[in-house]
Amino acid sequence: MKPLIRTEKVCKIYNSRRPDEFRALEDISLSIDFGEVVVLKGPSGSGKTTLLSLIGCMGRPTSGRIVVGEKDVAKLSERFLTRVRQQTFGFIFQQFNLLRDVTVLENILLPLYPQPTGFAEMEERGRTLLAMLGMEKKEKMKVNKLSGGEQQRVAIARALINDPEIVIADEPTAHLDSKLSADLLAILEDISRMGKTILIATHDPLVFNHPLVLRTISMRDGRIEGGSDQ
Ligand SMILES: Nc1ncnc2c1ncn2[C@@H]1O[C@H](COP(=O)(O)OP(=O)(O)OP(=O)(O)O)[C@@H](O)[C@H]1O
Repeated sequence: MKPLIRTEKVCKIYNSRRPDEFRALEDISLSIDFGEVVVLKGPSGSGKTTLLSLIGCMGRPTSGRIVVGEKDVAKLSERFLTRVRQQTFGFIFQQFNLLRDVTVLENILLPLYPQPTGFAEMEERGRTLLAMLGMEKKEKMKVNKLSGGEQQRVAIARALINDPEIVIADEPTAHLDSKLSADLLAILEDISRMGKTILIATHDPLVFNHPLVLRTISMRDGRIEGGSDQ
């Protein structure tokens, strides 16, 4: 079976041909299969977020190929890149990136706009996810009234609302104590059981030593340690 994600000799240069030019990724070649849970680890600045953002169609490589499913996403127009991002990926960020003055349910539905799906159906999907995360009683609360752990669950529900094939979590435990980190890992296990492919960037041993994680890729100075990871 073909891998779900393939990168071939991906390079990313920020501020190309300027005095502050910076080579953030060099020759990254890796492949990730359907349903894998993969951790990218490495020191701060090693390129983990940059690589996740390119795979997640939030930017384009300077050179190299990134294939997601059958699509060479580095070649897509901006419009199609956005569409692939919205349809294929769910993102969990370390800062939850929630809108604090709107309700839990409204936050969760945001990635669905603008889409032709009916509003009632969208709400139903949101409520199902909230129930899965034990948050069904909080749907009408404003996010700024929630605890950190509850906000995290809202962020996770938002990441899953479009039923993405791939979930990307960038330093998901960075601002959490060990109890909330363990809760997050239990939720990631559930997400993995749902058949999703999960990519996590982290420095946190709690994450990369967790039994859920069967594969760790180490990065340093924009490269995969030990060369490509094919
Ligand atoms: N938009 C940008 N312009 C210029 N340089 C950037 C930009 N984004 C990232 N960089 C640089 O690229 C390098 C890799 O950054 P990246 O965020 O990918 O690392 P990271 O491994 O995720 O780090 P951390 O663990 O601290 O989040 C860093 O040196 C960073 O300063």
